[in-house]
Order: sequence, then structure tokens, then C-alpha cells
Amino acid sequence: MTDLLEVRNLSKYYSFKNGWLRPTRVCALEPINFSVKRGETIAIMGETGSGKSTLAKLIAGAEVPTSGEIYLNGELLDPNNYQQRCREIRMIFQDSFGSLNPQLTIGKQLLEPLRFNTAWTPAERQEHVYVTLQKVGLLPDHFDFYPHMLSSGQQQRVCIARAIILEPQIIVADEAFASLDPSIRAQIINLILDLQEDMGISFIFASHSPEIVRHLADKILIMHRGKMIEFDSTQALLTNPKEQLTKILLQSEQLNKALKHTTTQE
Ligand SMILES: Nc1ncnc2c1ncn2[C@@H]1O[C@H](COP(=O)(O)OP(=O)(O)OP(=O)(O)O)[C@@H](O)[C@H]1O
Repeated sequence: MTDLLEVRNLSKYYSFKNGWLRPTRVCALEPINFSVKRGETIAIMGETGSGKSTLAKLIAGAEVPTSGEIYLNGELLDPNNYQQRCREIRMIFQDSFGSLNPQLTIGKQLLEPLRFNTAWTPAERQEHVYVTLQKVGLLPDHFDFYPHMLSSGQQQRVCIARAIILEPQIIVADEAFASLDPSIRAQIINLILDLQEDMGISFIFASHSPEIVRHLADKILIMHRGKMIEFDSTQALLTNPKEQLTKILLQSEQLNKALKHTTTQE
């Protein structure tokens, strides 16, 4: 497999005004280097505030880096060229309902990226929307539904449809499964695995769930206070983690919950 995505010295600092004081600078991501191969799935793990969302947003082009570059197939991505980025790299958010426009039908929301990014005729665009709805397990009738008429699982399927409609090379997801109930979550994860096999898409996702990470990821990137502290295959990190934090993050959810419970009782 050749490198699809290469991240070089990517960093992000946020500055914000604090009353009359000088602007405060927060380092959300220290310079980071890693690469992703075609079809590979990378999980980003770390405690709250460790920089997972920042990294996901930088890759998807939703934030502009303070320094560094991202290369796709060896070609430098311009952080300000949103059109180039949104064709090749799409993002799925945690709040599927919140990321859909409540005033537009599902069909219209899926037609929009095609209108701006293809030279297809209206009939071709419509046909592609129907094919995409089917790919994500929705029905042609859903074209005329509004988001509130769908279940949370169906809303997440619409978000996935919107992510794959331009046939991107990479999908980035930020805690996209956290709010789904376990049976729907399993269906959505299986859908992503099927799409990945079908379309050869690489998948980069931030997650707190060791179960999901173990099930989905080929490699895991561990973040701690804005720094990448480990990056290796899932197998290597499960059997031979170098960092104590990696061990803790990859412990089963049950064990993590039990540990939290004991800590609160102390
Ligand atoms: N827009 C912003 N302005 C200022 N600081 C920010 C902004 N976004 C993130 N940060 C800070 O950057 C750091 C990393 O945040 P980030 O959201 O990437 O962490 P995270 O690992 O995704 O956390 P969580 O698991 O809670 O979502 C945090 O200290 C956060 O407060």
C-alpha cells in the first residue's frame, strides 16, 4: 500500500482575548508527523482536551493549521482551498441531527455538494443521490423526508451518505458513534466497514471507545496534551504498548467504568 495522506509538522495554536490582558495562546496540537495508506483505518485516542478533534478538523480542512502541511497522494493540500479538500476528504460529526439542515429535505442536502462540485445534469445528480441513499441502507422515499422525520441511526446514515456522495478518498469522523445506542452503533460501524471495502476509502476517526477502536482500526494514534505519544498497529499497541496511557485507553470500557466507579467511591 502506498501513502495516501502524509501529515508533516502539523500544529495548531489557538489565541483568544482574555479581557484587557494580552491574548492567551493555547497549544492544541504540537507538530505532528504521520502517514495513512489507502484503505487504512486510523483511530485517534486520548483523554479529553488532548487534541483529537483539533487533529481531525485540521485533516478535514475545518481548521487552518498554525504550521505544517498535509499531502494527499504526494500533492500539497492548500488549507484555504475548501473545494479541493471537500472533494477528497469529508468529515462526519458527532451530532448528526445538528449537522443536518432542518429546513431542507434529505434529497436537497445530498444534491447540494453535487451541484457545486460536479458538472452533472440535474437528472444525473438525482440518480446519484438515489444510488447513494441505497448504499447507506436508506430508501428512495427518504429523498423527500426532513431530518426530524428520521431516527438517529437514519440521520447518521444521511451524514454518511453526505460524506461519501463525492466519492472521497478519506472520511474523518469525530466521535461519530458516541451518541448512538449500541445496536444502531454496531449497524453504522458495519456499514462503514462495507463502504470501505466497496469504495477503498481510508477512515480516520477520533474515539474514546476501546471496543470500537479494536474492532475498526488498523492503526492507533495516541494523543496526550497535544502531542502524539504513540502510533502503531492496533495489534502492536494491544500486545506491547510503550506508554502507560495507551494501556489505560485500550482497556475495555467495562474496566474503565469500574475504575471510575471505584475512584468516585474513594
Ligand atoms: N476554538 C478553540 N479556541 C481555544 N481553544 C481551543 C479551541 N478548540 C480547542 N481548544 C483547546 O485545544 C485543546 C484540544 O482540544 P480538542 O477539542 O482538540 O481536544 P479533544 O481531545 O478532542 O477533547 P474531547 O475528547 O473532549 O473532544 C484543548 O485544550 C481545548 O480547550
